[in-house]
Amino acid sequence: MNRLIFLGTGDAMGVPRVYCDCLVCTEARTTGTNVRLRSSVLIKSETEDFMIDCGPDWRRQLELRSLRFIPTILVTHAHFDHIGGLPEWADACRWTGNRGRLYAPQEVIDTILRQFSWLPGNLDLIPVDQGVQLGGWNIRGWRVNHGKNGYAYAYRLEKDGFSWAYCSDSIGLNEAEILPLHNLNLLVLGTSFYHEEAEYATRSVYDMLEAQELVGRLKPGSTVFTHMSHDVDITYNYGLLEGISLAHTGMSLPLE
Ligand SMILES: O=c1ccn([C@@H]2O[C@H](COP(=O)(O)O)[C@@H](O)[C@H]2O)c(=O)[nH]1
Repeated sequence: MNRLIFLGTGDAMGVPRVYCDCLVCTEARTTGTNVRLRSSVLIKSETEDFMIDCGPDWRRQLELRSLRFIPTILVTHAHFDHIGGLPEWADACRWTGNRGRLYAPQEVIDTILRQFSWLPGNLDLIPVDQGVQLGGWNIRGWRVNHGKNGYAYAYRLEKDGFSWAYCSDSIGLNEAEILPLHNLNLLVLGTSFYHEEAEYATRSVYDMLEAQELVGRLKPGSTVFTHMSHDVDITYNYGLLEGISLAHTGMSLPLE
C-alpha cells in the first residue's frame, strides 16, 4: 500500500521545451515517451495520500491519474516549477469546500506568501522545520545547495524500517548536506542533464555523471533520477551504475 508514484519527472521547462526542435523534444511531440511534466510525486499510504511539490502542471497531473482532489502537499522550495500550481490547488480547495494543508519550511512559506498572498484563504500553511508526520511517515527536511538558484530542501522519510529521500533540486552537496542521505532504501535525486557542459557557477542541479559519483558513495538500496531536461532520452541506455533507473510519468514503486 505504501507507494511512490511519479507525477512529473521534468526540469523547470518540462519536455518538450516550447522553443526547441531537438530530437528528444521532437520525440516527445510525436511518440511521446519523453514527455515530462514538472517534477512532483504522490505518496500513497494506508492513512493519507500526499504530494511533494505543486508545479504548474499540477492540474494535468491530477487529471492523468483521475484524481479529483489532494488535501496535502509538502513543498521543497518556492521556485516556479515547484509551486506554480498552488493558486490552482487553492482554487480547487475553494470550489470543493476543503481546506488544503501545505507543509514547507517557514522560509519557504514566507517566500510563497510574498508571491501568492491570497493562499491562506483556502490553505493552511504549516511549517515543518521541526519535522512532520504525514501518512505515517516521519519526515525531516534540510536545506540543500541549489547552485545559482540558492537553496532548496530535501526530505528524508522513514516508516517501519524503510527510509527514502526526495532531493529533486541540488548540486555539489557538502558533507553536512549529504549526511541525511546515508542508509537509504531508496534515493530519488534530481539530475537535469547527462553531462552538463555549462560553466559550474551557472548551474543549479546535478548532472547524471556527478550524481552517479554521489550514489556510488552513498550506496542506497536503489536510486531513481528525476527532474530531467530535454538533454535526457529515457529510451537510451546510459550505462549507469546498477540500481540506478530513470523516472517516468506514472512510475510506481513500493515504499516497503
Ligand atoms: O528565485 C527564483 C529563481 C528561479 N526560479 C525558477 O525556478 C526554476 C529554476 O530551474 P532549476 O532547473 O530548478 O534550477 C526556473 O523555472 C526559474 O524560473 C524561481 O521561481 N525563483
